[in-house]
Amino acid sequence: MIRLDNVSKTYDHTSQGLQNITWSLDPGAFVFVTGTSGSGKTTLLKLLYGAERPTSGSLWVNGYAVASLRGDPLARFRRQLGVIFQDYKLIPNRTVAENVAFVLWAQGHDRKAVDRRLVPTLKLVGLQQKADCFPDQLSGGEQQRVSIARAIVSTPPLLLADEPTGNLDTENSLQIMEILHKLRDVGITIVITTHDEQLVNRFNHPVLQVHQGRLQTLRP
Ligand SMILES: Nc1ncnc2c1ncn2[C@@H]1O[C@H](COP(=O)(O)OP(=O)(O)OP(=O)(O)O)[C@@H](O)[C@H]1O
Repeated sequence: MIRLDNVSKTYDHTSQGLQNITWSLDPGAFVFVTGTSGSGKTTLLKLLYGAERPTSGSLWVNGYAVASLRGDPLARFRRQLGVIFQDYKLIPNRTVAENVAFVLWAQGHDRKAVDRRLVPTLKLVGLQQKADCFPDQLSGGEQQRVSIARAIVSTPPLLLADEPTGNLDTENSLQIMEILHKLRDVGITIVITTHDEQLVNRFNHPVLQVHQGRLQTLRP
């Protein structure tokens, strides 16, 4: 699902960035990526979904040589991935249902096809009762669940989640983890960045750590 060959990324000569990362991840895996603030976790995810290009090295995601994609092919590649952002990035003046359905409309699905996917997705994240609410009428945990629904409504093979529990209390974090496990159970490959040690220790998933520009295995 993911392969990095000697990938480095530096933004400028003052920051350390990522250095010579070689890594591969099989389909169906569920991994945590940890590291202190500023270590490069978000940068790693950005490289994976093509929002940043490596300074050197090559990477493939779901069979695509991501670094060489531009324009329409890059947009098509991104539509095949699920990405959960740290700050949710919901559209404020659209309802929950519209925020989630937006992806499907953009892909050209008709109303029937949208409804067929939307309803079970909202159910999966426990938001069927909140479909007509606006983001500012929701709690933080609910907003994060909308962002998960949006990321998975088109059943991507790979889900990249940047600190998906970062702003949530323990109960909400565990709810999010439960949803992510359900997605893993239907075969979606999942990469989660987090600096929440308690969360990492609660589950027995492989753990990678970004440290001094390198990617190390903390738990295989
Ligand atoms: N667009 C950018 N331009 C210049 N430097 C950047 C840019 N984005 C990130 N950096 C720098 O790259 C380093 C890694 O940042 P990154 O956001 O990947 O860290 P992180 O591990 O995700 O941190 P956090 O846990 O705080 O979100 C930091 O030193 C940051 O200042």
